[in-house]
Amino acid sequence: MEAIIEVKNLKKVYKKRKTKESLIAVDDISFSVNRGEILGLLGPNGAGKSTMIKMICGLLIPDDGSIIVNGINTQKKRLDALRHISAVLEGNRNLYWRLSVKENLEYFAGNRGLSSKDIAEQIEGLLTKFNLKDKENELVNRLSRGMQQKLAIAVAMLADSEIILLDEPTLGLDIETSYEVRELLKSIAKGYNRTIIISSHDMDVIQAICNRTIVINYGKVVANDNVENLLRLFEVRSYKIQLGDHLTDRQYKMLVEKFPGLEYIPDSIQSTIEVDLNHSKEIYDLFDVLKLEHIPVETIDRQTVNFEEIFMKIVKGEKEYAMVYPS
Ligand SMILES: Nc1ncnc2c1ncn2[C@@H]1O[C@H](COP(=O)(O)OP(=O)(O)OP(=O)(O)O)[C@@H](O)[C@H]1O
Repeated sequence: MEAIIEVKNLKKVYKKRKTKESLIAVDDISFSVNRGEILGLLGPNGAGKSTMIKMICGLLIPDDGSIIVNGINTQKKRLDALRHISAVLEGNRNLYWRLSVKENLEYFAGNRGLSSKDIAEQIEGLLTKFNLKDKENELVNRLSRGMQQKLAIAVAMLADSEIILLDEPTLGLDIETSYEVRELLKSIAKGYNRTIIISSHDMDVIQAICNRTIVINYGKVVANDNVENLLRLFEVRSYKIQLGDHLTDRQYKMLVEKFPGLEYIPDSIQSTIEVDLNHSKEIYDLFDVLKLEHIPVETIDRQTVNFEEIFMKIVKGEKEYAMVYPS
């Protein structure tokens, strides 16, 4: 598949003005994005997602590395490269706050030199799709955050660029609006054939929309794979085993030594072991140990691990993760 964005060995260091301390926000990150792909940048607060997005859309200059957009190096031919990108950043800086919803859409559509009939049609389509028709004459600064966010995305759609960057598109939205924005993004992703990069720390958003996810922590890529693979990788190997007896201290220590990360939850009626195993065959090794120690096993559940738990495990470095995509 053809890469539309290639990020190579990207680095950004912030220097604190007062203390002159340096902070490496993006630390030697490389990845590529294929045409038509919806890529999620997932990471906890401060991981470096916004910095990454701002460098791709030309708002920040990298300290090292390169970004190639459609074959054009953004550092060498900035404007040529940026023509292919629309970005919706935090604070919706792509909107005019003293213009109405419709005026914003008209202004940005007007920039593209379309006929007025085409512009009117496109704007009507977007107002309906984004459920903003009854607010078309409202000034942007009077809209709710959710409506501003929807308008900001609609404006990005109007620009007709092949690449759309969205920084935390559902941040601070109530559950209902967040769901609406998520569904909108899903339909845009399917129906408009754009390449989209979404930064978020909302696992639901990433899981619902993205083909592939790059997990960033402390400025470094810690996983790069599709959501299904990440889920599968963990799903088959997480077990919850109910025991018909309690473990002695010796047995507990021995099990933890053999199966690092094993958790023992003693209870007055039934005790439970929870364990993530690196190879599915290890479950038989565990059964052998329990049998030798005469610890009865009552039930075994293969756990369904949700994406949030996986994310936390990756970020905490509990799971080594082999990168599937070469950087
Ligand atoms: N202008 C700046 N000056 C100094 N440090 C900064 C600046 N912008 C970001 N940082 C720091 O760089 C690191 C990465 O920040 P960034 O905003 O890229 O992370 P993020 O993953 O987008 O997190 P969040 O979801 O909280 O926005 C953080 O430690 C942040 O405090």
